[in-house]
Amino acid sequence: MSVTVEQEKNGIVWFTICRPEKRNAIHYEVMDRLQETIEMVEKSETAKVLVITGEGEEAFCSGGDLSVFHQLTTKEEAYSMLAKMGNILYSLLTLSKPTVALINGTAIGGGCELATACDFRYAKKGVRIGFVQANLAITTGWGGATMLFEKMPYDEALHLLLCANMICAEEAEKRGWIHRCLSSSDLKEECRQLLMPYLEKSSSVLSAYKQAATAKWKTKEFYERFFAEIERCATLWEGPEHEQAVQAFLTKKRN
Ligand SMILES: CC[C@H](C(=O)O)C(=O)SCCNC(=O)CCNC(=O)[C@H](O)C(C)(C)COP(=O)(O)OP(=O)(O)OC[C@H]1O[C@@H](n2cnc3c(N)ncnc32)[C@H](O)[C@@H]1OP(=O)(O)O
Repeated sequence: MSVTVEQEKNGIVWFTICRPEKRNAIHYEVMDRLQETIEMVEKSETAKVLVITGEGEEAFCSGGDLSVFHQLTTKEEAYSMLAKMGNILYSLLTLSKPTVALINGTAIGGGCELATACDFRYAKKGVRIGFVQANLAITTGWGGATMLFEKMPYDEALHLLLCANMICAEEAEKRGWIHRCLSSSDLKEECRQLLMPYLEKSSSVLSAYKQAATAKWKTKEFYERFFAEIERCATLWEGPEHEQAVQAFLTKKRN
């Protein structure tokens, strides 16, 4: 089982990626379950807030599953996968219920894009995050850059993408990507307490405010910008530098 989905009576839906042996990397099954969960939360009258997290203490999410996606070699093959997850993150971005990324461990690559699609990012103190795609000779490929430029100051967003380095949660908080650094040993409970003021409100009010917040992203212009990023990533994907970078990662793990 690669994910668990649990709804509490208080209205929180917990979506947990359960692939700790792969640092919670995302493959097609995780994508499909995430899409199903987003659709369920959207339609539900009892679901109030969607929280996405990872199993274990090592990683929130390590992005795309390189052991699977390295087999995609042409621009067309890459675009098909990137656009599939891009559509899922677009639906997460525009979901009419509040969303939270509970960053329980390392968030890297597409894992940072997944978290960026959420309204709020709460991170365990000391965890490391990195939009490392440039080190793989690609850009973000799931809409992450387009969303980052919407949610952070221009210069801070560009800095994170161009540096492509790993930073700690506290620095990410200073830069405005992380909203709260959590210190409790029980992250879920600390997250639950932070959400209480939202959970006390009716679903219809939560939905009405999220519709106001996301209206600017439900435009043809934004959607085209979002997928132009994905197209650019797919073009870079088939370049030799990307193939070499992925092989280096996979080979390193075998040695
Ligand atoms: C698809 C495009 C998408 C996008 O940007 O749009 C992307 O996300 S591209 C992928 C970007 N992600 C990465 O480059 C992360 C690669 N992983 C790492 O840098 C490290 O594994 C890290 C920092 C997440 C954790 O390091 P740590 O030392 O704690 O663990 P290991 O490296 O030993 O890894 C343990 C185990 O997990 C496997 N693993 C980790 N990440 C991935 C991944 N993204 N895809 C597939 N497998 C992954 C790693 O191979 C090890 O497996 P093992 O069988 O034990 O060798």
